[in-house]
Amino acid sequence: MRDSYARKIDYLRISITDRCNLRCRYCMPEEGVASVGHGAVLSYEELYRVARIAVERGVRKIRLTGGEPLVRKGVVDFIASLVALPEKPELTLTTNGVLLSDYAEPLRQAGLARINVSLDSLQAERFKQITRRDQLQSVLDGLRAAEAAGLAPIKINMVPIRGVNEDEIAAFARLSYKHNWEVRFIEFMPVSSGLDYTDRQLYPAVQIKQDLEQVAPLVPEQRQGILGPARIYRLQGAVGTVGIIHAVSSHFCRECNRLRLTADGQLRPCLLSDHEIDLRSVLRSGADDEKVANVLLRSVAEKPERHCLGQDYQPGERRMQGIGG
Ligand SMILES: Nc1nc2c(ncn2[C@@H]2O[C@H](COP(=O)(O)OP(=O)(O)OP(=O)(O)O)[C@@H](O)[C@H]2O)c(=O)[nH]1
Ligand SMILES: C[S@@+](CC[C@H](N)C(=O)[O-])C[C@H]1O[C@@H](n2cnc3c(N)ncnc32)[C@H](O)[C@@H]1O
Ligand code: SF4
Ligand code: SF4
Repeated sequence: MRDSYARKIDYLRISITDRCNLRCRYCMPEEGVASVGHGAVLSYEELYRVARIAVERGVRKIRLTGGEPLVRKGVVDFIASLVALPEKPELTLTTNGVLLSDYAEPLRQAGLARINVSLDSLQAERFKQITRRDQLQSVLDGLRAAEAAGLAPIKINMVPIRGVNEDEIAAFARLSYKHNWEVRFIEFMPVSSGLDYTDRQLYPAVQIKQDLEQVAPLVPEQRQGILGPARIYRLQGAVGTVGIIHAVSSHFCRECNRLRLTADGQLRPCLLSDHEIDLRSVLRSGADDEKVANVLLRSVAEKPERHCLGQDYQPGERRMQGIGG
């Protein structure tokens, strides 16, 4: 599938639930998050059908996300069903890691190859402050379990926020000396209303890079496969790598290769634009595969050239946990 700017779209991010067992302050408020009703969430049969049709039309990489994907019952069997698709898309998952010590081995058995784990502080008190839950140890146990299960590579997602946790960038980067992980730093996106942090707390990618250079010289790494948005480096002498995701500044929209499906069945051509296309009602109208594929193609055609953060963007209704990041 090609969009109007000749970009090849071969990466589908599926949010399988908007529910979450954490309440990260940069993602959602503690209270007042109306969860999508049960009937509005796409069933696994519906999600499988969309994935199958997308893969038949050229999607080569599928990521499950949320909310927290591991809180939805049946996720392991769903992954096994995607692994069995004849086209063998690359399959991966983004998780907060809280339930990973129980799930790492079953996920591996189901055929999941690799995993991304979000973690914003290595300090218990601070982790609790950011996520509003006292769960750092569960995440660390989950990471150990993921390593033991052979999920590889493990990628860590850390969002540095000014005045909150940016002083931990070096400590996170040093994890790459000990572990063969890709430790990525994501620019904070002030994208929805009601968050506890403001755009003044954005910690820009250039600053992140300078902090990393204080730890050791950065050697750029060649990237392979169907790319995510991270720029990858190796700290001299490290076994793992570090990455920077310029989510806001010097954006990577020119290389954008993705489409998103929200838990309630809306196709979202761009993370940072509130334009959505209702796939759920098409799926539930008895449409054949061709019609469903046409909706996918339409949302590819409607992808914007780039995001408009910093211009006329107004934080939208849908929060990150409803989109999946
Ligand atoms: N602005 C913007 N940010 C993105 C986009 N894709 C991912 N991000 C940000 O980068 C974070 C990390 O993405 P992940 O879910 O770990 O996946 P990934 O980096 O695409 O995938 P891999 O590197 O292949 O593992 C997301 O949660 C977002 O915050 C995008 O298309 N636009
Ligand atoms: C929405 S979460 C969903 C998956 C899972 N719950 C997790 O936290 O990994 C996906 C990613 O989005 C990132 N994210 C959420 N809100 C963000 C924001 N305002 N700016 C930058 N990244 C954000 C998180 O750090 C996480 O890595
Ligand atoms: S970032 Fe992930 S773990 Fe944190 S509240 Fe959002 S969905 Fe939940
Ligand atoms: S901001 Fe939108 S257009 Fe840019 S890379 Fe992300 S999803 Fe693609």
